[in-house]
Amino acid sequence: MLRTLIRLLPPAGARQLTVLTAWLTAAAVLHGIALGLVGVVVAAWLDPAGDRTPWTIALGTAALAFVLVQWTAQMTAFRVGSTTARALHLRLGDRLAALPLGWFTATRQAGTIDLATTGVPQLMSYPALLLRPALTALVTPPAAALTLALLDWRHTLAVLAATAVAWAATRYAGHLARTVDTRRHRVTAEATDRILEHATRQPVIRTDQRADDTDALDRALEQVRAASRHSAGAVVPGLLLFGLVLNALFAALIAAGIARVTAGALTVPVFVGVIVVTARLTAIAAAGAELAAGLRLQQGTLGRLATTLDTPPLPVLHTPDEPAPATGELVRAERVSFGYDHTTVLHDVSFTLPRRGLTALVGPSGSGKTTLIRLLARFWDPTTGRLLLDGTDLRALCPENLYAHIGTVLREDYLLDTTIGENIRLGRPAATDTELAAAVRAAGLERSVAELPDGLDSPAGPGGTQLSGGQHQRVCIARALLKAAPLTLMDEATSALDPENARLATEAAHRLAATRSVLLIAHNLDTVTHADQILVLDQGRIVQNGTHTELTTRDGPYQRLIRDHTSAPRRPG
Ligand SMILES: Nc1ncnc2c1ncn2[C@@H]1O[C@H](COP(=O)(O)OP(=O)(O)OP(=O)(O)O)[C@@H](O)[C@H]1O
Repeated sequence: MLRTLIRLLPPAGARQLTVLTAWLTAAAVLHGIALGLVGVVVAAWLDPAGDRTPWTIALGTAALAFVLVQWTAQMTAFRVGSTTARALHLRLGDRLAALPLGWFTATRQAGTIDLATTGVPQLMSYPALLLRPALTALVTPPAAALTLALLDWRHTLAVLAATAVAWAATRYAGHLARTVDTRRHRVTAEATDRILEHATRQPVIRTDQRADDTDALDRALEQVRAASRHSAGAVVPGLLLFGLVLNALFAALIAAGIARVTAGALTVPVFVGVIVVTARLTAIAAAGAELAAGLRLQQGTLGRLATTLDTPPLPVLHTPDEPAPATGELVRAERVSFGYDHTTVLHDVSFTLPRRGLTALVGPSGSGKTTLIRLLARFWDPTTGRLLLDGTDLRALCPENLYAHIGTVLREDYLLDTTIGENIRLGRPAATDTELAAAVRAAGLERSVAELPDGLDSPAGPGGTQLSGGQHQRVCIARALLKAAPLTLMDEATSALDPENARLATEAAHRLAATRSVLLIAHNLDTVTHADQILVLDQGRIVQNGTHTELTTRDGPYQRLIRDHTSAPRRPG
């Protein structure tokens, strides 16, 4: 665990933790020496011919050194505990910022929240509180046993052998508990999926009266309860086994000592001295075993943290200089293919987007429109082919540079738990109040904002939960309008709320397209008639490309889409 933690920390943090480990190890060694000397001193005082003074002075010196080193180590430990948690939080934050957007599934988001809010703060206690007793349990017994060689080397060998057996018993108990723990984490993760699914699909479950979903959730929760019971139970045999082994070893050491005293091979003072120390070592080892449960929990947390921190970020490529793109061309897709798992959903997709103008992406459901737009926002990278922005491969742009060039109004757009105004300002933090007001007006948000008691200073709530669906979308549109990025990606599905919002989304897209490039997923084909370019996607391939007038005069998929669209029943409104 210590090795993993040192590996995950930045160099300065790793150095601090290594220094702390050295201090704590030194304290544990001094603890062992002082304990061993207690035995020597006891024997010296019981033996009328014993060398009392020098051993007592040696014990006093070792005890004083132990107290000083332990004090320094513990003070360092508290400091390292808090800097470790802070360093891990920062590393987690950095890695989250670099991970592919496609990594953030609902389950991973829940796991990450748990790690950031509970897991990492708990890890603080590892260097601050747990490392000291763990090292004491590991290092103090052999150090004490070696010091006891001053009295009797045979007993030293016996205590060392006993320590090795006790250590093996702890490892075995830990292995038993870890196996059960792994299963508990797996079923907990599965249950989290069910809970999230159950919570997000409540409207469907209630209206369709889907008893299956509730049953699946109940089953998952029951599995978690069973696994937790099993996990708690799994600690017990380990502890019992360890206690048994420890007491048996202690009894064996006493028996061997008595036998040797009876045989005249050991004096009574030495016997008392070594047994006093051995009894104390047994208590230290028992405390170490109790600690193992706490360490196990932290090991699980650290494992999950390591998995996240070891997830490779989207690579930033170093590409040779490319010839400047054709004037007027902002985006070029070159034979892009992409698949989720092993199913290819985009095949050899090629197109260009102008620097200025509205491009509509249309096609049947499941044809790959959202996937294509997500590739442009670099949720993932294409499996083959490439996407160029202003002549540069997206993979060669660092995330800050990429997202400075891209604005979005997508399904996954999130509003922060701050004011409406601040959420819009995220589009361009340096925008003036006049520019902000213009974006609010253009997004059709003016009236809604005026009706709120605090206007733009009204809270949006976590994820925008204090806003209606329409208001949420208008805030996202205002944010994109204010950002006015060279490329704006819009999913009209966000406006499938009511005709008024659909109209607003289209108007906003057209307004931006007057000076910038906009790629709009259009579900309502009425909105694409004035697009500068229409890309028709079918089963992951661009099958047609042109303006509405050009495409309606050709027999083909677009005509069929228009036919299906006009014959479909309209939503009221
Ligand atoms: N995260 C994902 N994991 C696995 N498969 C996915 C994922 N997202 C989409 N797909 C699959 O990829 C294909 C294309 O989906 P996509 O959402 O890109 O289509 P779309 O044209 O946007 O559909 P719609 O118009 O219904 O939103 C579909 O077969 C879909 O099931």
